[in-house]
Amino acid sequence: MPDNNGNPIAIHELALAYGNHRVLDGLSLTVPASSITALLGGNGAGKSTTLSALLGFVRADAGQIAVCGIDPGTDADAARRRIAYLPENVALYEHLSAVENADYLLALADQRQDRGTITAALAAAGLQNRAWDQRLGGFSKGMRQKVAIAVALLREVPVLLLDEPTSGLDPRATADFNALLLKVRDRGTAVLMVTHDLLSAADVADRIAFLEQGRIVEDVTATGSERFDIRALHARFQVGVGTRAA
Ligand SMILES: Nc1ncnc2c1ncn2[C@@H]1O[C@H](COP(=O)(O)OP(=O)(O)OP(=O)(O)O)[C@@H](O)[C@H]1O
Repeated sequence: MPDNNGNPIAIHELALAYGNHRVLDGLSLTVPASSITALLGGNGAGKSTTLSALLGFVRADAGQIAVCGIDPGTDADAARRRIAYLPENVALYEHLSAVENADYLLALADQRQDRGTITAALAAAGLQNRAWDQRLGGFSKGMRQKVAIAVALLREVPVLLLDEPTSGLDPRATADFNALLLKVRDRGTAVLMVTHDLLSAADVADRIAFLEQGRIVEDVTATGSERFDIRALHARFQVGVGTRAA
């Protein structure tokens, strides 16, 4: 079993290639419980691939990767049971209502809850009562994110993976989403968020890691009440984007 030092997400010297294209090359990253790490990097830097490796969709060529001590490369099902994953375009069922979506997705995860618990989670996620029994067909992206995060809340898993969660959300919906994310973190969840949204990352993350040429090249932590220096981060991010290999 990989050594994770108690960290729900532990990646050490990971290498991964698609054919001859080396995407991850010595990637090391840990995400402790009750914390949010934002993973930034240029297009093609390997951010989504990192999430795919944690979910066991792709296997590493070298290095170690662990979700709550489980190697997703050898036991993807066990790793996935500990993960809630929000892809960039949340896959929900258009013809089902918000409550029905939650009910169905929880049943698939073998974690059924009663209606009262589901509606309480939808309310906690900020979805208005009148939307609970409406079909998703007419929902905005922000409303869909709320349904998805409610399901993540209900699953009570130790790890939450997010791929570009705020892309396409307006500032108000982004602020709501970030507030919700802090609630999830404060319940003890380890959150890894892939994003291009530096402002949102700086608002919500405890740590911002920059991925470049397949490895973390810089890792900035917010200390105490000190938040991040957006200008410095922005300058750093521009340099990273300008020098990427992919
Ligand atoms: N299934 C695959 N087969 C082959 N190459 C792939 C596959 N998935 C991703 N890649 C390539 O691996 C590299 C990293 O892709 P990845 O999606 O992880 O980057 P990313 O950092 O998430 O980028 P973006 O910010 O554009 O979403 C890219 O060059 C991409 O084309």
